[in-house]
Amino acid sequence: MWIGAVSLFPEMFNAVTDYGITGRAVRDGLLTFNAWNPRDFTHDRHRTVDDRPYGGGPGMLMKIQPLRDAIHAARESAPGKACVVYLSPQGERLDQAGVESLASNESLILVAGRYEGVDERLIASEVDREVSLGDFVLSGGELAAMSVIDAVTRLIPGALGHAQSAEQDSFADGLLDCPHYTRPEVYEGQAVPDVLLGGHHDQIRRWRLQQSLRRTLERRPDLLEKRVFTEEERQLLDEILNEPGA
Ligand SMILES: CN(C)c1cccc(CNc2ccc(C(N)=O)cn2)c1
Repeated sequence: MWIGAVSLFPEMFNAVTDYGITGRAVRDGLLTFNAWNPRDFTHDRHRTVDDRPYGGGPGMLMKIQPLRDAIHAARESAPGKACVVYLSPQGERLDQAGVESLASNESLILVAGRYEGVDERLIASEVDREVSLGDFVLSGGELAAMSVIDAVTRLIPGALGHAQSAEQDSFADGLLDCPHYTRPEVYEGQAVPDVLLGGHHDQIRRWRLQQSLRRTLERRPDLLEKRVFTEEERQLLDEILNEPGA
């Protein structure tokens, strides 16, 4: 997969290109990443990338021309037709399904805004999808863009060790993850659930599935509303709902 970023702070992206699963994906050639800095596309002596908003108001906006030229340079470098994504609090809320749809593109160009955002005409003329990670404001779109890079990279075949990708599927099927335990067997008087020590793989699978259902029901019932349950899941849910005090 090819990902480009347009950002005033391109070095920030070293956090994903140089570390962990995303760093390995770059080293293994599964992910190609490049960054373009709008400041390199300015033509004035002061390399101006921002300007005051028409109509007044606090803060500055990113100017159209440096951003546009940086995006076009990224487009020329991208294989195939790139999907241009602008990270902003005004975007469509991103969830795992949205990550999967972003990951289906051959090339992505992630535009990280700074200041109070960008001129609306840049969005209208250059941006394919405006995306928000959640209802909160960051000082720039870079951390949101890096989160997108991490989430889509995990979906590239081979990016996760084989074992992890199997586990990841279970989580990505719309339920919250079950509790996990590792040594010591007893910690401050709290023991690891017996079923996990028994080595009965199907009992462990069922226990984990029921724990995921229970946790999702308790913390995020909204995720269950639109979910189609397997017969087994319905049985496990019924057990939970018929528990004393449920
Ligand atoms: C209006 N405004 C402050 C603004 C407008 C555009 C970009 C930015 C850059 N900051 C971001 C970006 C994304 C997110 C998110 N929730 O995905 C949060 N913050 C800020």
